[in-house]
Amino acid sequence: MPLGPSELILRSDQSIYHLALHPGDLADTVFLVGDPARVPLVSRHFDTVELTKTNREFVTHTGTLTGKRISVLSTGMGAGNIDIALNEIDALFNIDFETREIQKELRSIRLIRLGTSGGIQRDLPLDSIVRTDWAIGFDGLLNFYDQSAAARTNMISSTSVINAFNAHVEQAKWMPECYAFAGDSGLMKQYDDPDIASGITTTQPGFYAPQQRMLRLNPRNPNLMHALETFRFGESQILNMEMETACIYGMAHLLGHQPLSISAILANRITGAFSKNPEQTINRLIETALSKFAT
Ligand SMILES: O=P(O)(O)O[C@H]1O[C@H](CO)[C@@H](O)[C@H]1O
Ligand SMILES: O=c1cc[nH]c(=O)[nH]1
Repeated sequence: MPLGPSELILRSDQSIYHLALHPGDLADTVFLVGDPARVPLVSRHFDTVELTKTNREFVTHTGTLTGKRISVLSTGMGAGNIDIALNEIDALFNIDFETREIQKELRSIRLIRLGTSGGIQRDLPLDSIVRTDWAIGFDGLLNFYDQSAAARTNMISSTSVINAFNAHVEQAKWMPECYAFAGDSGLMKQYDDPDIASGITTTQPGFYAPQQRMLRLNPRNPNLMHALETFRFGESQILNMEMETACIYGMAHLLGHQPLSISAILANRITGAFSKNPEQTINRLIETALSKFAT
């Protein structure tokens, strides 16, 4: 059945509603960044740039690096933007915009987030780089999706992570139910590096109370950070918190894509310190990630 005009929304030039892109505009490796201003910081390393597009917070550059086609796209901040970005990126590959039908042969692409985050382990140095092996979502986005089709991916181990997590962190009834997804195993192997720490990342539905920050308002659960800091799953611990990774992992798995998230640690939420040179750290994150793509 063709998708109706208010499900698959196309603009007058037949590009997709929010990203303003056409099928074919994205490479099958897309680096995802939160900040639109980070897009040119990534694409300045490309050998060629064939496409630049901006709509709202969604900025896209596509080109080549060492002969391989590559895209970088900004998602903006938070779960709501990831819902839009991931559904629309998938549509560009897996929906026929003319017939409005889902393609018979589905494509699976690589989605690699390059983000910033706050460390939640005292001994995790500022300006370090973290690979997310497991992401735990506090944002609730994935709870709106039917996850029965994801049983083939990693739901069994997701269940054991989330059971262990729920046993450790008391889930107040006003909080959305937490969920967990792993990074893609092939990409995790590719990004194995002694200079990249690896562990669990939590994705929060905001920057202030959801990350236990206080300006004029107090968080409702003052013990959350300590509970997260002390959680262990086998050898793994929660290293950092930010606002998109679990949504990207969850949506990518449900849609059959391959996700990975790598973050720069700009804040240490236990010591209260903040990076003295965030720009330099973000550039190092970008260069590290692109060098792994290029080889
Ligand atoms: O630097 P980006 O990729 O935006 O990521 C982090 O920074 C933003 C908050 O400052 C949130 O989006 C958070 O996830
Ligand atoms: O502490 C931080 C730093 C960057 N991004 C976040 O979401 N939290």
